[in-house]
Amino acid sequence: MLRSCTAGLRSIWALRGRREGAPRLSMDLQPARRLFSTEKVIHKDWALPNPSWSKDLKLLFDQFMKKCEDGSWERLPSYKRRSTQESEDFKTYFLDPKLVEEERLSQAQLFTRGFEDGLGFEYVIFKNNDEKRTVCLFQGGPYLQGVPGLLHGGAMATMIDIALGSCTGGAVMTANLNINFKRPVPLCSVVVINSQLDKLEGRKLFLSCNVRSVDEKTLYSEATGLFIKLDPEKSST
Ligand SMILES: CCCCCCCCCCCCCCCC(=O)SCCNC(=O)CCNC(=O)[C@H](O)C(C)(C)COP(=O)(O)OP(=O)(O)OC[C@H]1O[C@@H](n2cnc3c(N)ncnc32)[C@H](O)[C@@H]1OP(=O)(O)O
Repeated sequence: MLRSCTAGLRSIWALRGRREGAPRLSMDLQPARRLFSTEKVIHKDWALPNPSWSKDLKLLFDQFMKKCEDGSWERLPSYKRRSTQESEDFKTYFLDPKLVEEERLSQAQLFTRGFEDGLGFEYVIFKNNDEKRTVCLFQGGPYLQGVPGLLHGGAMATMIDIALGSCTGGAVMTANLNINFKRPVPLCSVVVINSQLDKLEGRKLFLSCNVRSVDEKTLYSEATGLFIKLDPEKSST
């Protein structure tokens, strides 16, 4: 397993620079102002295939894109940064202006999208609005290792949180997340996270998901989550 992952890592590094428009690591370390002037980086949709995607991931992606054709499913785009307006709206809920350095905040980005292609979180989420469920296709790269050769449980928890959150829509926060890790996930493998909204009670959204192998034979994890719709009248800080 380790050998195949090392090979994967080598090929990922070999692919660096070959992908048109792929941001270089050094670019991510540039001052925020320069990043924000780089339109391509802000508006780039990361939930699309890149050369690091395995055959399994590409195959599943194509299958779900087909399901999108009749409008029953949609692919959710994914950006590193929220729009200025969204960030401003969200700040009003949480951020005490005295505690925030604007310069720092302008560098903020979704941490799952902060890795170079293939090294961290490669994922795409498809949503079925009528059925109130999502399917997240996730390939965890070599920088997400926990126990040697295996995906870190925290990385899995992150993806579960995002997958469950994608079933909610709107401004919500995770209040509770319960995960049963049943089998370890091999690093660099692809898993499928099926999430659904089970119950809506006032501002409380109860969700659940399972994480399975591509062939559906292995159940890696099961989880439930409670998300709370934010109340604009309340500040959480
Ligand atoms: C507009 C812009 C949009 C932008 C859109 C961006 C989206 C970008 C997506 C990226 C995807 C990243 C996804 C990352 C998701 C996180 O990582 S979130 C970060 C981790 N979570 C947190 O830090 C949350 C910290 N907790 C809190 O801030 C507050 O507790 C909450 C969750 C906002 C709730 O506070 P509140 O609004 O004051 O609600 P509160 O009155 O306490 O509770 C409401 C109800 O929920 C119940 N409840 C609350 N907590 C719990 C709990 N833990 N267990 C059981 N019941 C609970 C209460 O008992 C109450 O029940 P009822 O009495 O109504 O029956």
